[in-house]
Amino acid sequence: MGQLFSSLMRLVNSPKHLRIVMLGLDGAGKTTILFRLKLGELINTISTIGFNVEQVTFRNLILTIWDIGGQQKSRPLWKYYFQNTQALIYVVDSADLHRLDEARDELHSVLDDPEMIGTTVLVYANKQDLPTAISPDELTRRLNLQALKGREWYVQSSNATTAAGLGDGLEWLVGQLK
Ligand SMILES: Nc1nc2c(ncn2[C@@H]2O[C@H](COP(=O)(O)OP(=O)(O)OP(=O)(O)O)[C@@H](O)[C@H]2O)c(=O)[nH]1
Ligand SMILES: [Mg+2]
Repeated sequence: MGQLFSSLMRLVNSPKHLRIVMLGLDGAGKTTILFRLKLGELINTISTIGFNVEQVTFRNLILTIWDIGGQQKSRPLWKYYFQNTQALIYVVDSADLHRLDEARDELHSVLDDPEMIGTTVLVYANKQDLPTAISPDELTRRLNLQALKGREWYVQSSNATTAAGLGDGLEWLVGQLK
């Protein structure tokens, strides 16, 4: 009986697992964010060919975060990671003004995929430290997020090199998914 009770308690207390896919154009800062969250350190990155995957513990949840390479030639592969995804983290270089339309189009095409219906979306308006970076409000307009229906979304300003904003973004996300 005691053993059954302690097994049950272990089950009740065992952390919940969430599967999260992180996408965005090449150079947006995805891999920098992943390792900031995992290691708490700034790492030198090279553009990701394929993916990185790490488990990050946050607020008693285990987040399995898939960071998929964002180069144009990699984007047709994004859809193979969509199944059973509870949330999308979409990372944008807020200072790369010439590629905001491309970032918007790629985001909407991901969210149009049937596997992504209803998926919660956290957008990191990253690289806020750069002088030409646009604000989260401006990015909301440029990404046409108001057009999204039937899902929760939020734009969090961030600077992955210092980690500013990364925890706040995750806080919002897990608040939606708990
Ligand atoms: N100034 C600044 N640089 C950043 C920030 N976040 C990332 N970077 C830099 O941007 C460059 C690209 O970052 P990555 O994390 O490799 O970008 P990625 O999104 O993984 O790119 P792909 O793997 O090609 O899809 C690196 O030199 C990072 O150090 C930020 O918030 N501010
Ligand atoms: Mg990368």
